[in-house]
Amino acid sequence: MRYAVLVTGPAGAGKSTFSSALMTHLRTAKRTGHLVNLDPAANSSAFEYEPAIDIRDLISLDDVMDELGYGPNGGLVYCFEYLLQNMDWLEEELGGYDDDYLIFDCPVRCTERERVVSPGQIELYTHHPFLPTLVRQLNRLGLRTCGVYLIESQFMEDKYKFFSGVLSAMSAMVNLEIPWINVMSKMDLVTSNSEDSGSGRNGIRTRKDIARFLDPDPLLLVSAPGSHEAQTERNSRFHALNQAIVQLIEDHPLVSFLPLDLTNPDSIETVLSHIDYTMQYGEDEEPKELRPSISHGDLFACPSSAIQTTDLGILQPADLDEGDFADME
Ligand SMILES: Nc1nc2c(ncn2[C@@H]2O[C@H](COP(=O)(O)OP(=O)(O)OP(=O)(O)O)[C@@H](O)[C@H]2O)c(=O)[nH]1
Ligand SMILES: [Mg+2]
Repeated sequence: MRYAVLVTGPAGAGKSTFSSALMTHLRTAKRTGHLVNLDPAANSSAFEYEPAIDIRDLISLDDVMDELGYGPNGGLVYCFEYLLQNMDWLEEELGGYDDDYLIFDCPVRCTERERVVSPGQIELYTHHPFLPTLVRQLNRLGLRTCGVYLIESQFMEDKYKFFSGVLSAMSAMVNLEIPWINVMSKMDLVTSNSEDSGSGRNGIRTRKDIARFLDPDPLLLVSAPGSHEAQTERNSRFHALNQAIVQLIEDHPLVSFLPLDLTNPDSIETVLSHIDYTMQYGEDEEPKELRPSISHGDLFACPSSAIQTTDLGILQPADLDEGDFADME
């Protein structure tokens, strides 16, 4: 079984940094991971690990812009459509990897100029059929897929920006319909801020404040009654819009974030274990050797008929046959 982790999120959210950190972590844990670059305009120096599969070997954005006269946005869409028409290329590239994690670093924009002009073509995840089609193709090739959507902790500085991030995460989740994990990246910036001054830069002072963002509390959007913000006529429609968003998030609480602090190794481990769990990593593996004894945790996984008590009252596995586990499927 092969596993594909699609790393997505707005421009500059830390997707490439997270992908590299995940690669390092997998290697440290003696597991195999490979980087897949889906950015046809990527700068080679952007990668700490050489991509094992690279869309630039198939098509480059510069060539498309030069030869077909597209701008950066149209050119990026053209490159993706070209990839979808050439899935045999991807199939061949994927051929050599078994039991491995393939980490797809997905782009949102193409050039530095583009980054200045717009905060990122997040529509590629939320509206465009590119990623859903890619996911279907990966599934056809026998890969299990999981989406990881990053937004950066600086989004918490501005509640409106934050909720636009929540809505785009929600939209991408609904668009893709695959197991999904949302991550709040760059948490090292928040903790250092809140710890040294006692009143964080973002108005975030306590863990409880952070918790309201990690498990988004839509009431953060509601202005206090009587406040200047709530009173001005100009803002009344804005409030109505906010109320509608509050209602939407309350009715569909789909999004919550795992905090990611890359300065703490436990943090990436936690995110990886969520990814493993979401994709049921290793569930289909054949046991490599028989274990001499059964552990405490295994007792909970055994059907009760498989357990018997000794005279000393100690639980031991009974003689097991395959039928004992049939009802566990
Ligand atoms: N403090 C801090 N900075 C980070 C972290 N992750 C990424 N950055 C910085 O944020 C910037 C963007 O990181 P990238 O990993 O390139 O973000 P990206 O989402 O791949 O960006 P694009 O591919 O351009 O959309 C870089 O300057 C990183 O050094 C983090 O965990 N903590
Ligand atoms: Mg990147």
